[in-house]
Amino acid sequence: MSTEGTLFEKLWQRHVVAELGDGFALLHVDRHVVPDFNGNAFTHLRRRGLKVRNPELTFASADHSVSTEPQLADPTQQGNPHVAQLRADTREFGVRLFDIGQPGHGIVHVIAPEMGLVLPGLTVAIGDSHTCTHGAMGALAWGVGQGELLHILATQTCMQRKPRTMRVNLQGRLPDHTSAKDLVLHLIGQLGVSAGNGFAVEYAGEAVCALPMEGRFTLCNMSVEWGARYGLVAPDDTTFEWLAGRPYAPSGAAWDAALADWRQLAGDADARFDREVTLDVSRLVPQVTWGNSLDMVLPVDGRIPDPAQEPDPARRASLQASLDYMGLRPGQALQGLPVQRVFIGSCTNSRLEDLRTAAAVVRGRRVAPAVTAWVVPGSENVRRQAEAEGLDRVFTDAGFQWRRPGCSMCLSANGDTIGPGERAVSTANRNFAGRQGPGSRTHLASPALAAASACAGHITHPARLPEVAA
Ligand SMILES: CC(C)[C@H](C(=O)O)[C@@H](O)C(=O)O
Ligand code: SF4
Repeated sequence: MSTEGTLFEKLWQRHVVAELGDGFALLHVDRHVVPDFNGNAFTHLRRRGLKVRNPELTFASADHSVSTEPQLADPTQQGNPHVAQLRADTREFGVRLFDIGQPGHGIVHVIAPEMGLVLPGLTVAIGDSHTCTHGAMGALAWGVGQGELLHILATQTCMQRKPRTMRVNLQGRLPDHTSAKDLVLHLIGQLGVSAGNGFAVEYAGEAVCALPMEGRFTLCNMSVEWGARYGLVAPDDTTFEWLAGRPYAPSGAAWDAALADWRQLAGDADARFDREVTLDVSRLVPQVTWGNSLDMVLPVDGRIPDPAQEPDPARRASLQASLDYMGLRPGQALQGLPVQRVFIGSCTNSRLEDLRTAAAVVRGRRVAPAVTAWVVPGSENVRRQAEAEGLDRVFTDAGFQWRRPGCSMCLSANGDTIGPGERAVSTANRNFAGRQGPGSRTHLASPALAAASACAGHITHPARLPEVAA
């Protein structure tokens, strides 16, 4: 196993409380954020007479279950048992809750970096699989299950098996109309959905260095979709500039000291990885998923594959099952496929930069008559900043619904669902059968492509929209 000199190894070594043998270690958890849908972690704590070990390192925000309907999204969310439970638990255990309507409320993977809770060099554990998102800050971040939650709350530590390391070198500059989402969808299409199993992945190379923080979050967010529990980007000036001045980030002399330390984190020039992958992204075309698995992805001008051409019987059956579920035929073009729903949101693509990109496509255009299109900002802060810039007006003038922050239609466990047989372009991260509601047909894509498809009424390359009349 080689991890020597890597960013991952530095982060790991800084947090080992005890070596447990057989490749396992007990790690200190620097930040823990509790979303709703974290089951009965606090109930178990209470039953065993335990306290939260470090309430000052523990934060909470209701995201999965909240209604994002502007009229219903009254801060009380009356009748939502998950919100009521989270409020009662956090009050009892002295944990800071960013409540609905307050700055700091939103999807946990959006708010924790945005509030400066996640810093380079820290460890972050959250009871949600997309915790890998936070690795974009140069933090070691992983999702945990129910059993580990109680352990973290009670001890501020978590047992992890040391993963192997992989570096993904993304060479070249992203072409116009493409973004981090296209990059990661393409990557998963090339490597498959299990290539990351057992690895901590560090994304590097020219294309990654050029990404804004928002793009790095998108990239790391989807690490778990190809099997990697941890995704990382080495912190650099882009990271530090983005972080400076955030509410929980250090300031003054503490900032200077932190910065000097963070600059030591990047991997050494001779760092060794267990696996290296290199992809050139300079000719990337906007990507769209067509099936019910993340590796069923094509450039927008691609055609639906023919299962008959697939030699492997298991793969052939899964291609056919996706074709049937998605209502598609072999050879059909993706470009031009009519859609009824568009969802711009989720912890993958609901940050300010994502909304700016989508708004730039939408400005001066109208949502097609047959389409219901939503924009769901990832946090209350994103919502307020977007409104201060007038982005909400760009969307509502075009006929989009401008919603309140939450997970919303990413997973349809909150009333925000898509009807059976309806076809959607979604900026989220999962396209499993039924993910957006029973029978819903999800195509994952970037905010630019989703916005363009809303206006066209069908899946389209953002550059293929008719010009806006002057
Ligand atoms: C509900 C939660 C446990 C789940 C996850 O861990 O990913 C959700 O966020 C999802 O995206 O499916
Ligand atoms: S936005 Fe979607 S993927 Fe992200 S935490 Fe919520 S449900 Fe999970």
